[in-house]
Amino acid sequence: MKIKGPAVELINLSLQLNRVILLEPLSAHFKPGRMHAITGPNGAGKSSLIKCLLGLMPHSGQIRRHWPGRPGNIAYVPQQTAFEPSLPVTIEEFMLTSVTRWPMFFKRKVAEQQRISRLLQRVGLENKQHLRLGQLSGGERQRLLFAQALERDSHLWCIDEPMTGLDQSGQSLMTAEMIRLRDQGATLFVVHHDMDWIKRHADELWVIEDGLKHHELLCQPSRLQAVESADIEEVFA
Ligand SMILES: Nc1ncnc2c1ncn2[C@@H]1O[C@H](COP(=O)(O)OP(=O)(O)OP(=O)(O)O)[C@@H](O)[C@H]1O
Repeated sequence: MKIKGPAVELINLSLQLNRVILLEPLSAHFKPGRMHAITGPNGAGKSSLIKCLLGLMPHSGQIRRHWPGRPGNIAYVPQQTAFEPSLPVTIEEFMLTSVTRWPMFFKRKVAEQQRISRLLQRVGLENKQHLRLGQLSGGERQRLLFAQALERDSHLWCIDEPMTGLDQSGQSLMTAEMIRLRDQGATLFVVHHDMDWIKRHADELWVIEDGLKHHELLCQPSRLQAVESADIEEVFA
């Protein structure tokens, strides 16, 4: 397997907003090409950690990303987002804003429409493209945000509670997509509360509670071997 995602290093990362401590200082080294599950109690700072990794929150300490070559794209699937219900934008138009830089009222190219259809198919929204954003259910919103993130061929993924509101088929689809991304060499951070899911699918478990409390290697020996034998030295070149 060729590793495409970065290793991520945290050095005394901490976060304080309005005198509230959101993250106690933590240091960690996240290996590349793995699915890192982040768990911990409500309010422990998991989403805040993800936002720091993305550069969306000011923090103390350092975050270093070691890419295997030129830095690639970064995908973010946020925790449940509500769309303004009166917004006159359909799923297809929303996706169009990702696949083209042209204004929405320009004529769509067939290739763009096909690309959008393929992405929506991957998350099971192929028959919903004419629905307005405000008409979507919670699970459909979650699927749409994932489809939008898939568009950029990213190799670093930050996914915050991806299963919220998803039915069984949605959960299977998302799980398959995350495993596919990991197997193609991406580095994934997945905030999740479901320990059964984490033990079945994640490679490493990180528990956050008053700082980094616990770390455990989970991946199966065969997979671990595949990851270890990959060209990791390239990552730090
Ligand atoms: N802008 C802010 N100002 C002050 N406190 C904040 C701010 N944003 C978040 N917090 C607080 O920081 C703490 C960590 O929030 P965060 O959303 O990172 O937790 P979490 O571990 O993701 O929780 P959950 O499992 O409930 O999603 C919470 O107590 C929250 O209330």
